[in-house]
Amino acid sequence: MTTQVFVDGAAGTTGLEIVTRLAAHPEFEPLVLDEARRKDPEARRQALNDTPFAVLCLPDDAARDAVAMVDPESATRIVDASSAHRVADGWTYGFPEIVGRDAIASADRVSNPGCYPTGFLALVAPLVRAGLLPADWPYTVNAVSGFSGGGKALIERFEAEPDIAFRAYGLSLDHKHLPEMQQHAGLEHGVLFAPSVVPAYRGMLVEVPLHLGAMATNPSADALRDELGAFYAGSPIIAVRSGEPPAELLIDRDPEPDDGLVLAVFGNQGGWNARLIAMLDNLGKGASGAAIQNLNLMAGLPETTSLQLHPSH
Ligand SMILES: NC(=O)C1=CN([C@@H]2O[C@H](COP(=O)(O)OP(=O)(O)OC[C@H]3O[C@@H](n4cnc5c(N)ncnc54)[C@H](OP(=O)(O)O)[C@@H]3O)[C@@H](O)[C@H]2O)C=CC1
Ligand SMILES: CC(=O)N[C@@H](CCC(=O)OP(=O)(O)O)C(=O)O
Repeated sequence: MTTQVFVDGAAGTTGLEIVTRLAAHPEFEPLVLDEARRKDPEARRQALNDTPFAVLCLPDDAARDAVAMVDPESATRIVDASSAHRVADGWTYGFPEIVGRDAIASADRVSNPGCYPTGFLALVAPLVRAGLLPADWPYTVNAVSGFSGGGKALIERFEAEPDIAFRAYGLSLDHKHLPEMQQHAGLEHGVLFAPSVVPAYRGMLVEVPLHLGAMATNPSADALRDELGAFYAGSPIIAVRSGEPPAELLIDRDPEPDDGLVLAVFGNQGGWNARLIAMLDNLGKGASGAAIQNLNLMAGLPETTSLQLHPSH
């Protein structure tokens, strides 16, 4: 007997990838409304209340509306892929490696992290928690994403405007990811976030450049890497890179889906500077893979079931 998971927003970029993973899942079965009913409030209300699990792959307002449609006595457990509930009371932040797998397993309302915050928090949260990086530091995040990170609208735009080679945005410095980065890393100040998009379908590099020598904690790059390695030891999903730095890090134009996350710490010889870099698929650990990981934990299953993990992880 398989367990049904209602995918609300299944025709969208994240929704489609979740349906693919659920269709290959031995324990879950995706429930999808047909084209005529996928935005019909009554059809959605019924599916949201009568299905053991629901994943919301919707814009923020539609996700809030969906949650409001769930009767208080309904047993439906929700994973929300939107940014509507990432710092909201009553919701568990769906980053198992950081909040703890037990917290996800017992939660009824789980909010998936944003794709950029997944990279940032994977790098910074364990190091702040360990006291190696200061909580009161003014952190900067430079990030590059594939265009599927902006959903159907940005995919259509990049397909219609092939001349765009690079797009910097977030220039009003009020990106919706700022609150979750600050709160879940335990920081005193908001981060300075500089996101951008390149003409690749998926994939992202999220970088935190650090002036280690100016910090009171004055950690070495090796100490940061060792701490991350210990923190994620045994994770089948998150890997910490070791060895000599490569000459370059590349984002392919159209890579395979990948639910893993690779972290790297590069430091200079004098020990003053470091570059912390996370590499992930915005639609994998950045969205759909994280949703499946959370569903697995909520259902008491191995967290990697039906994840699309490549040999390097
Ligand atoms: N893309 C990514 O890399 C990531 C996305 N997310 C988040 O996941 C959510 C979905 O994003 P994404 O898949 O990229 O976006 P898309 O725009 O690709 O998909 C959203 C889907 O929701 C549908 N929809 C909108 N309003 C309603 C409604 N009222 N009822 C039912 N369906 C509705 C849309 O319909 P229609 O097809 O008609 O437009 C569309 O199919 C967003 O909150 C996004 O921020 C999170 C992490 C990463
Ligand atoms: C390239 C691009 O546009 N990316 C999206 C973030 C994608 C993501 O993390 O999803 P959430 O919006 O649910 O947080 C943005 O910057 O708004």
